[in-house]
Amino acid sequence: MTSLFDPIVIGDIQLANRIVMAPLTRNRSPGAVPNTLNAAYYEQRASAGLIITEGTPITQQGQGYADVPGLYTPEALAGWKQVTDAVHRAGGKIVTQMWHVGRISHESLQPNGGKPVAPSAIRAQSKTYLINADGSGAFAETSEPRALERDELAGIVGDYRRAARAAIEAGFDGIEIHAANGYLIDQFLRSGSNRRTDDYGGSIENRARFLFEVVEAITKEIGAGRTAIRISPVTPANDAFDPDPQPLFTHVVEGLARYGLSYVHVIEGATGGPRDYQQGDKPFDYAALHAAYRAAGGKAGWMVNNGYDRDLALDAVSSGRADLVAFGKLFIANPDLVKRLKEDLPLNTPDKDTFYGGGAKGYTDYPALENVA
Ligand SMILES: C=C(C(=O)O)c1ccccc1
Repeated sequence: MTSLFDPIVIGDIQLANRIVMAPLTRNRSPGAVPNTLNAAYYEQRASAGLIITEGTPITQQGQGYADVPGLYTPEALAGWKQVTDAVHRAGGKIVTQMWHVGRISHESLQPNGGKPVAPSAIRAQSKTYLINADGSGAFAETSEPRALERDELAGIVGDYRRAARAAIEAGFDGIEIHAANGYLIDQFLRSGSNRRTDDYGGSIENRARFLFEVVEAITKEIGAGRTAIRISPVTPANDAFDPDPQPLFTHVVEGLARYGLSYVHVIEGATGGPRDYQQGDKPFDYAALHAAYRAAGGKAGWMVNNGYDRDLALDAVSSGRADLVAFGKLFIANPDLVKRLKEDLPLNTPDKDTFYGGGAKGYTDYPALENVA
């Protein structure tokens, strides 16, 4: 029987185990440049089968939060090389989560102080994170977006392609397309944020068009075996909403099955919230989604996330419901989470007050067991 601790090959990437560090925004990269503290943080967690970095904007237009690292300047790419070298020296594997926030941004972060972009000019009831003049961080209301012109979309697809190539050149083992949590690609998918009347809006096929253009461009650029994607069928994060997610995301995974992707990453329930959260009039059927992907010929690793503990994770893999399990908060507080799960040892408790912004406190100072007297 397959175990959470068994090795696995996902596309072109070989992993020592099936325990994944989920993407975690930490707002500790001033100037959008990864630094030595970031390298130490990821190196500490290199025993994960796979590290997925925090969301990493593909351009300044795709940046929605202060002090998150980018993938679009030479300085940032040099900073990421420090990180990937450190993780590889420690024997780990690491992919970067490629992010365009769409409307979940603030004019002060946008090129020339312009409006954030979105499928439609519908403001999200959500917040983003800014750094004040005195250096303190605070969440602020997102700005009113403008609707993207149809002829702008090819340019953004090109931004994803270029960023994917840059990520591989910076030493990443692959990339994860951020198509979840109410950001740009998810804004196109969900009818609550996509009221377009052109061929990128209306039907499920039209609303998924942008997602598949991004997948097509990236897989052609770096290969499908190094390409992955994250989706969140029912999350309300960032004001995401669709009244009928099952057919929408069945269409998405059946389309993804055409590509030999590395993995498909599914957030079950509300991101960071209840696993049984639902949108629409019936509970979402994650087993049916997985089955639809396999029935369509999909062979990628099936990664699940949100609120998993040791027992739930062991069962998910041993039952075949999932191939990999991604842990977020537990990896924040336990750099040696793999050892602790394997030996069923006590876990450090995450400190919510230091999740976002700041320095080493609550970031690189959580003790690993061998460091505990
Ligand atoms: C990248 C994020 C996501 O995917 O929700 C994020 C951003 C800000 C705070 C928490 C999470």
